[in-house]
Amino acid sequence: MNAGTTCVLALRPSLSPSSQTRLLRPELPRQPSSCLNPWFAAFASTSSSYGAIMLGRARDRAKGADPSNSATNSTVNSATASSSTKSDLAKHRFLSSTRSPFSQQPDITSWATSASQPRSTALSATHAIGPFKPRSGNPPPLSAARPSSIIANAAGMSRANSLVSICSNAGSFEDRESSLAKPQSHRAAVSSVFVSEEDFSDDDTLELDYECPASLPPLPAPSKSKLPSTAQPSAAAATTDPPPPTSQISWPSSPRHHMFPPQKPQNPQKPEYDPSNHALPQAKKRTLPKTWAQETVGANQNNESTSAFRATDDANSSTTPLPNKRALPWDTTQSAVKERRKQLKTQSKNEAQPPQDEMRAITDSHVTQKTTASAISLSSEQQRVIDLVVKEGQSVFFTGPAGTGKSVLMRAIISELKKKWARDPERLSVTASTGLAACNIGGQTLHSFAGIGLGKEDVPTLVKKIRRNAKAKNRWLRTKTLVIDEVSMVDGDLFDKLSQIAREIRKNGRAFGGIQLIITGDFFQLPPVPDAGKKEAKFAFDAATWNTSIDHTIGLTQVFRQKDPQFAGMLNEMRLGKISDNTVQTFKDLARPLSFDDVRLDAVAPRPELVDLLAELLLAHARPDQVPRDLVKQRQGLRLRSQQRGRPLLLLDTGGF
Ligand SMILES: Nc1ncnc2c1ncn2[C@@H]1O[C@H](COP(=O)(O)OP(=O)(O)OP(=O)(O)O)[C@@H](O)[C@H]1O
Repeated sequence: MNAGTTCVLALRPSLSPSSQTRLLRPELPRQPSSCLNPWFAAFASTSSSYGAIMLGRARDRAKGADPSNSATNSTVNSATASSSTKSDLAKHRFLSSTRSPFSQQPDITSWATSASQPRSTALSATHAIGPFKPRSGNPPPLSAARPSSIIANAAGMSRANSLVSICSNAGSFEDRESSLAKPQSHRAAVSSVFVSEEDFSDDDTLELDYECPASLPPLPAPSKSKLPSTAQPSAAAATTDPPPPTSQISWPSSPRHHMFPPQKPQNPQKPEYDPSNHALPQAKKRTLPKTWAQETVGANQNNESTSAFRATDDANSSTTPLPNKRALPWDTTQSAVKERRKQLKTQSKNEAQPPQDEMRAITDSHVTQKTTASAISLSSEQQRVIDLVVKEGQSVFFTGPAGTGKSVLMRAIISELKKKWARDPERLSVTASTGLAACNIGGQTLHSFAGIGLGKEDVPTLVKKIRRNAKAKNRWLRTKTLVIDEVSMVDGDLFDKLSQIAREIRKNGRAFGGIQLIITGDFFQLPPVPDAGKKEAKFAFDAATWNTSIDHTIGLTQVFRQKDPQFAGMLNEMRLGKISDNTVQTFKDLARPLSFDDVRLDAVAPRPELVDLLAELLLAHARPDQVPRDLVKQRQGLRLRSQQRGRPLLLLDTGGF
């Protein structure tokens, strides 16, 4: 941009942007000098030398304060200064390293004093606005600084004041030397920017001599990581000086904030949050297996969505691979034979072992049938036990003689507790000392529940063993109520171990780690099996933690199995080992002579081989007339095994007692 264009724009601050753009265009037609603003003409005719002087002042301000300003001011006050004085002044004005074009152009005075010439007037008018700007150091009085013609032109003052700030900009004259150093270029510049107000009367019919591009060139895609925040453009515009309004903007112009370099975030490690940069990744589309997709789509979706779904499915190709081709019967390759063997093995395994759920259902039905078939109404003492266990959550041990309904009561308790923990069945664990007793109530052995194997190790070892077993550990952690049936066969030491294990696994110092215990059994019945080398076993009630583990001990007294109370009493005395004389006499009165003709011997043995052994023994030691005829028949097919000889056999005389 040259100085001439700057001057023109400064004189017409109210021009529309389109007009300003046109002012910058050197090919615009120039108007006659008669159209010149009279304010310009009056000022130019009066102080033609002001242009050179104030141009130098403006440059001086751009270069910095100059002590020769005082001399300059004095020169300005003399509007009719001689040319020699102006030459000296010019020398003073451009003492800096930058050579003034006027110092090299002695005829600047004559050039400037041709005020009648419209071109120079325009330039002089531009320079003449310099005196209206008060100097920062020593503002001269307006009356002394201005020529009378300027003072008289009051209408132009306000306009000039607004222009001072623009012309006083140090950068406004930076390129003056390059443009004015050559007189020809200077004249061309002046002529190119000489316009009058009437130049813009035809703005509406103006035809621009450029062609609007069909499409804008694509803007460079801004890097996402360097995108400023939404508030940045405005902040940048407020803090950074925008380019001079008279700067020529290339077409097509970019947005304003594109003229500034992109501002980097404060902390490059933590860029400002931009939602556009943190958009969630597109969710991966889930697809069903092909067979599922076909069924689902065929049933529920229309044809259009079906094709789309299948297309997606095929594209993703995340289907399950098809099974291997089935081996044909005549395929005798090694792999085919191996495959057939595998299939047969799997088939036979499935047939031999019923599913776990099926087994559980059979057991449960067995237990339910036992409970419901008899249509038993619990006695008051039995109901009391149920209330303590189910409603109050107490740890209970209930016992009683044979036939008092311990097993019946236990099944009723389990049924109620299953209802209580219906939403979390793992809270209830049903166990028994033996497998047979456990099957009777639909549970598992106590050892199996605890995950301790035989449970012969010490407690720390058993705890480690349990912690390695996730299922066993989970059982200990999840169980809230533990049922133990047939407790008479539980070893006392084992009971203490279990209590300590529960405290450590559950990290609860209470007995059994706070687990509610429901224990039943009759200690007058089968005792625990003693360890090898020990003569006697330790009962559970002898355990150190027994009393602290049990809140209530209840003895059932009502016998339901025997209807004869005398016979029930006799059995109870035998249970306690304190048989009265009357009981002994009553048993003796039942004695009668036995007739072998009425005797039918049965062998109770777990294996048929033992029945054969029984028959062999009978044939060997019994009288021939006492040997059953059936055994004689069986003897012919006996295949006795030597290893089974001498084993104890139990002979029952079903015809007696
Ligand atoms: N409340 C009851 N009302 C009627 N009959 C009952 C009741 N409780 C138990 N019985 C019956 O008493 C019999 C014996 O019951 P159960 O087997 O439960 O006694 P038990 O104490 O477990 O005997 P054992 O100690 O010998 O195992 C069963 O035939 C059962 O039906």
